[in-house]
Amino acid sequence: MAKEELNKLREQIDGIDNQILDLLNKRAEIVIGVGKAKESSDGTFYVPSREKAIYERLTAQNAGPFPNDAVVKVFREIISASLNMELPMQVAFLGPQSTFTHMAAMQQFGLSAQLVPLKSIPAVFEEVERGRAHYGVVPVENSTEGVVNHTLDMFSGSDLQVIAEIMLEISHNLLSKTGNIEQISKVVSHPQALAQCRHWFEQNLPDVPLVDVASTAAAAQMAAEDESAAAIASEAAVVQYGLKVVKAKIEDNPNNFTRFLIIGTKTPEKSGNDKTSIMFSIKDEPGILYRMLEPFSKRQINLSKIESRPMKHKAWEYIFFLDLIGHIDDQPISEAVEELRDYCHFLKVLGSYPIARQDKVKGEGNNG
Ligand SMILES: O=C(O)C(=O)C[C@]1(C(=O)O)C=C[C@@H](O)C=C1
Repeated sequence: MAKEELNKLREQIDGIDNQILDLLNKRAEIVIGVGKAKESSDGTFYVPSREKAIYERLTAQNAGPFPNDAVVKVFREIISASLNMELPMQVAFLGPQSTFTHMAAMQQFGLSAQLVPLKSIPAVFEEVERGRAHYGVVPVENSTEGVVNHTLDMFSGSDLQVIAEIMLEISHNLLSKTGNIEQISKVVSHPQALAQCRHWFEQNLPDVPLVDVASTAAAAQMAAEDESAAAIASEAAVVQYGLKVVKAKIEDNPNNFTRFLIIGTKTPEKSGNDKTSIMFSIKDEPGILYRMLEPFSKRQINLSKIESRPMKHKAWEYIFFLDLIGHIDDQPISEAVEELRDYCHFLKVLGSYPIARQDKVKGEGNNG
């Protein structure tokens, strides 16, 4: 291509960039107005349902060739910066840095939010309860390995609400200092990540011991310090810890999703496509398991998950966790929940929140 022609095209790009910048500033002025309006109303600045509606509208009307996943990424950062102008956001997450929960938090809140890594799930809950962080991000379940018990257990003693969910498709990487599979004498990772790749190790490294460590990031750190150790960790860990990829995509199930919850203090308003999470313990009566689902089936309410956990202080009694499609402000949902309450020792609504988009992110395991 002739140099002149290239210069002309670049001039056109400059012109468009100037227009984009003008529009961003016009948008920012409106956002400042929105921020002021919110200050004088209920003070809820972060609105996940509005953000989701923006992504859905733009990706549906995008005629290309700019790719739809890039539309989401660009607007993620525009919205993140906008929200930060309204109120600088502190978001606690189950750390350390470069773990999968970190990626989920970045994906949801963008790069303008202040993301604070904490050592445990209870610490994330506490940070939000004490008002030191506006929101918290914790893993709750993986499509291969099931629920993260620590997170479900925390809701028993906490008044925090689920205000949004994040669903991410996860791909695991085997990483080491040398990148040489022959030099590996042990593999370290978070137990969930190891479990999600068990079959791959049976087939490819059957004699190498698999060792549990606290997080995939801790595993990457160990691999960086010991050439004979390999870690299952995120792509972000390659750069952060100076590692090489021995093998990418080693997860047994290519449809490997992890679901995260965003916890906060107020239930968001209806988005029109919501999920409600409740927890309860039922009275010990004949036929109760059957009857507890009746309030939902007779109103044709779709249940997307049911989980049970042993009660900590009572042997053989259980707490149930139920996810239903709909918002607690929808009359059939609130009626069904009230009817169920009659069969329960206790029942708590954990929150109603927009159903997540399913995003693909190359990452790691369940603890984040
Ligand atoms: O619409 C709002 O409520 C806004 O505050 C604006 C905006 C945006 O930038 O579009 C920013 C933050 C909210 O979480 C949602 C949307």
